[in-house]
Amino acid sequence: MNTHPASEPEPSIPGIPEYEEVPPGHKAGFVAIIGKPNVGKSTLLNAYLGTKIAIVSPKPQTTRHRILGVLTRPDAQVIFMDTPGIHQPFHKLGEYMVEVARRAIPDADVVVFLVDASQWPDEEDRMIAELLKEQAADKPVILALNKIDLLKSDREAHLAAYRALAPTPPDAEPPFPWEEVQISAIRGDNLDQLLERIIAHLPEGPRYYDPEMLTDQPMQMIVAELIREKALLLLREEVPHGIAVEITDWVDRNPNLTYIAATIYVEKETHKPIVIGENGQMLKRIGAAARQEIEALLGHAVYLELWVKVRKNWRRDPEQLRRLGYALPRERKGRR
Ligand SMILES: Nc1nc2c(ncn2[C@@H]2O[C@H](COP(=O)(O)OP(=O)(O)OP(=O)(O)O)[C@@H](O)[C@H]2O)c(=O)[nH]1
Repeated sequence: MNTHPASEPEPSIPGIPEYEEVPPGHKAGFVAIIGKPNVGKSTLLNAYLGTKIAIVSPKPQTTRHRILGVLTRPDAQVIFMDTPGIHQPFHKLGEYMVEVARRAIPDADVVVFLVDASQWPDEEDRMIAELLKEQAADKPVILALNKIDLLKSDREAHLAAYRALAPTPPDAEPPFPWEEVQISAIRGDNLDQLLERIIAHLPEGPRYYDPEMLTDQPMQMIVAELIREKALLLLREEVPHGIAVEITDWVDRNPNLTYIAATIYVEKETHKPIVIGENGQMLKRIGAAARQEIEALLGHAVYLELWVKVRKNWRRDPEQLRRLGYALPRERKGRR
């Protein structure tokens, strides 16, 4: 910590970060946002950070990686871990996504179990509730009932159905049911209340990250995800989930213009003409929509070139998954 006047800087010790001074009682910690696909995890994260770092789409299983979003306030630093929706894995990519979410729980100080309260709880919600009862038994869990803007006459019945997923006293361990907050991530309802509840559970301590840092995602990853988001939004049927995007070239031509080339991979030959569209119209629409957001993100003009290639069944092939960045760091024990 540097408390000396600016003219006489204290020498820093190599390898030891210099923390900025934080007020007494400052809180800092990690929050896992856990929920099945499409409940609004990315929408919630983006709402808290005031910017778009996680892509959102009406199609389930949009988020594939774990994304850290850092919210810094004078009194607290909240590090959100947005995870891919937990679901029954149908293929290798699904297994990867479930594993990412499962690994987020031990790292968390607080778990937010996000549900779509406008729907009835289903098998996937029950599966997650069981996972939390087992793996988050020693942690505070907040049940965040999202999409309350869509709830109408049967509101109470819906909420009660989700409350029933929580461990209930007197047999439950720990002996308290989960806290609950009703929110609308899209409208912003009760998001302040949820945040205060989260912060109340965080341990006291200094910041983990520079206050300027918003996410651990490299810019190229965010850009690739934005392109994938536009493809998800514009394409139909079975094509979108078989899509991966790789940035193949990135050149800052001058301070006001960046050239970006990206390849959209599809799983089947027959999907390629669908992504390209008649006279290249679909690819143009994907490119135009993505470019607009990338320019807003980078704050200057972008020349975006998109290519489409086939990588047969890449979601089932561990080698292809690794090449496209969907690989977990190896766990220490077990196989070499
Ligand atoms: N009406 C309403 N829609 C919402 C709300 N929150 C999110 N949505 C919508 O729900 C859909 C899914 O949102 P996402 O944020 O992508 O959901 P996710 O849980 O991150 O999804 P995965 O990445 O598939 O795990 C999008 O169409 C959002 O606009 C809400 O509070 N109310």
